[in-house]
Amino acid sequence: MIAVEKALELINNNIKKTDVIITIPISKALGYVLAKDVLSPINMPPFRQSAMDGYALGSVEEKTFDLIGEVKAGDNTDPNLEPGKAIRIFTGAPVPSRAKAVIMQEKVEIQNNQVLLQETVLPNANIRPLGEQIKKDDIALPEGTVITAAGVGYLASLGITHVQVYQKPSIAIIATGNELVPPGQTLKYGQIYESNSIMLSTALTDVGFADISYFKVEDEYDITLALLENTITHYDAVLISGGISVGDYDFVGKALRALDVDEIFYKVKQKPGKPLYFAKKQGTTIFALPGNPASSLSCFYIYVLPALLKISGYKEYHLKQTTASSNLKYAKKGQRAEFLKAYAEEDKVTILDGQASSMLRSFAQANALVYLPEDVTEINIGDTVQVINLP
Ligand SMILES: Nc1nc2c(c(=O)[nH]1)N[C@H]1C(S)=C(S)[C@@H](COP(=O)(O)OP(=O)(O)OC[C@H]3O[C@@H](n4cnc5c(N)ncnc54)[C@H](O)[C@@H]3O)O[C@H]1N2
Ligand code: MOO
Repeated sequence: MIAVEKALELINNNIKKTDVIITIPISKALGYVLAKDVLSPINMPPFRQSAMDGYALGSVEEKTFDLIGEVKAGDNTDPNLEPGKAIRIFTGAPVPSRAKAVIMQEKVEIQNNQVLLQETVLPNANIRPLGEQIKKDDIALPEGTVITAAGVGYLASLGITHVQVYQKPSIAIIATGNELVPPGQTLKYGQIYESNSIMLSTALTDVGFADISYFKVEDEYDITLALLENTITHYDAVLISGGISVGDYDFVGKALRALDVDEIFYKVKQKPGKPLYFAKKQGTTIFALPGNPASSLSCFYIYVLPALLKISGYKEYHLKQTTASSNLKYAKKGQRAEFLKAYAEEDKVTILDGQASSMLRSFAQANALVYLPEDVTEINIGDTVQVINLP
């Protein structure tokens, strides 16, 4: 059994960014990481732009201007604006090349087709210069940028339709267990609803993984072996839930060993999630997560998600951590490090009731996990604890 820190280190050492680069439309790019610098194909703004509704002025020395015309957004004209002349202009319209400034309409009076200024105006006031935001051929976004909604909008504003990104892994989720039935059916004695696959896939889609396939397998060695062989061959990542402990019907470990995967670790000194298993086979990353639902999800957030984000090109792939002061006392029962479902508010954190690894009730109301390393045996009210924020 290895320590949490060692497990994290082994995953980090054995997971690298994909070298597969794909081109995708920006409408599908949310959550992907840019694999190349994106250069701006245009100056933005592409022309001198008015930042206000008002008047473009041919000079800034006078206070009275003859009004000689109008330019609105989208107009393709460049009126000759001499000193002492003004034109009506609107936000987003191209500013005549000879204009020295734009003044807001609230700051002028119009009398007899003349624009009368109440105050002087500074040169270039209210004019967005050509290329103010970005110049043509400059780096608009560097390699390694995670694409957000703002990023998609920014790329669209530069006229970019497609980007080169790191491919995200295709993921197989396998739920093991004879007792599992899909929600919606009536439970027979001994059965429970299968909740891990929808939970894990929801956590994956939440952060932009889309290529996810689901499999359900009974506790039988031969079919477990066949399904694992098939999924390890066809997917970049295989996440198995359950069947990884030591019971007579836990066949996942045995099947993985028979498939000659490269086992990197099995069992971490932590609660929940002790029987976590991590292996690789050729390019495929394999995690066997303990079947207990809270163990599965804890292991997912602490180990699996960072690994999948790293493969996808993320430079920061662990959940954000902070510290907070505990509102409650808590005493550990065993020696293992613990990840406790908790609710963090500002600089305080409350460890929730119901920490058993079979329970999701507290997890469903948690926004954080409190991490108690192996050497911490208890915490008292007011003690500073490590807090891992959940997405
Ligand atoms: N003799 C020992 N027994 C156990 C040990 C041990 O060290 N020695 N470890 C315990 C710990 S800790 C954990 S965690 C579990 C992990 O067991 P498995 O990964 O083999 O998981 P299963 O036995 O298949 O299931 C455990 C539990 O979770 C329920 N489950 C499983 N899959 C799902 C699913 N998809 N949706 C909802 N619930 C699921 C299953 O019904 C069981 O109740 O082993 C302990 N035992
Ligand atoms: O390792 Mo288990 O998740 O404690 O029940």
